[in-house]
Amino acid sequence: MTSGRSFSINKRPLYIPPQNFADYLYDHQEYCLFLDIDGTLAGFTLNPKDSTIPAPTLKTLQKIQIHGVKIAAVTGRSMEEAKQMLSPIRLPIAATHGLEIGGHSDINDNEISTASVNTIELNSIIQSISQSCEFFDDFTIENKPYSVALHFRQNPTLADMAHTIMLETAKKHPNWVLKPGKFVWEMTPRGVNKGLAILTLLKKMQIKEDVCPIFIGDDITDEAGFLVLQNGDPQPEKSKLLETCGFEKIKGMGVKVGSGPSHANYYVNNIEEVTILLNSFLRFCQKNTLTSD
Ligand SMILES: O=P(O)(O)OC[C@H]1O[C@H](O[C@H]2O[C@H](CO)[C@@H](O)[C@H](O)[C@H]2O)[C@H](O)[C@@H](O)[C@@H]1O
Repeated sequence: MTSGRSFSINKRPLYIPPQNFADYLYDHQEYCLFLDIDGTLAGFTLNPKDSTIPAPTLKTLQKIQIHGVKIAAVTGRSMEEAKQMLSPIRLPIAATHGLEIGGHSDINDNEISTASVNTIELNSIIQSISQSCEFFDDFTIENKPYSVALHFRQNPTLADMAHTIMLETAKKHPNWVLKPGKFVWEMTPRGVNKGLAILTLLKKMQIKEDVCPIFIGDDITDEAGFLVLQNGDPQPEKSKLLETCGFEKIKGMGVKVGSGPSHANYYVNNIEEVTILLNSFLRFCQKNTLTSD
């Protein structure tokens, strides 16, 4: 069985025992959290519409927020779906891999910014993919306002077919790129990634440079986020990105969900361990602030 993705990262992160996460943090350091949704906060389902974030996880995030820690979601989901999944918490969100930035709280709710997307071209891409999938019952096409995803989780043997369909479509649209994911291929306009999305959020949320951002994510698209936040990872475009967003340097921490190769410095095994890690982080916040929950 294959998820249809190739992976060429050689680095292996270090396992971080989630119940001891607080031991890896410094008492006098301020932190903020950037969280991926699917595969990190929400478990996988066959149909993307069935995914939810467990209520206890949302409660933990709410408690962390009460301690003054800034939290944002960085996701491939559309803004509308991300908001629904996170409800009742109100968070700044970088949705559709950063194409939509907004959400709640530190960012004005009416101020959702979207990159300029050629929706006529998007419709023609959707049409072409739909036609190619006509004779396959097991594909799920997810139409988002600014991108389109072809899911094959229902039938993983369709991995190569999904790739071929998306590749053929992408060839006709040079301003669009293919993003691999878990049992999914997605087409987005060129130039969006979670690294840039996180930097944009850091700026919009007015997070100071001495705050340490922690990013937790599970998928290939999250690698751009790890690269941007961590110290010492060579990335040709990184300094340009930092400059564009007005940052000199960032010293963050990347935590990958899953034990595979990753640019993240640390990993935990699964979503359950993310919950344990978040609770350890909450205890750290409780110890280091006077606010009780
Ligand atoms: O950046 P994320 O928050 O991790 O979002 C990435 C994609 O997640 C969703 O797809 C994934 O979850 C589905 C529901 O469990 C699953 O069926 C699919 O196989 C996964 O790839 C979402 O549907 C996509 O739009 C996101 O881009």
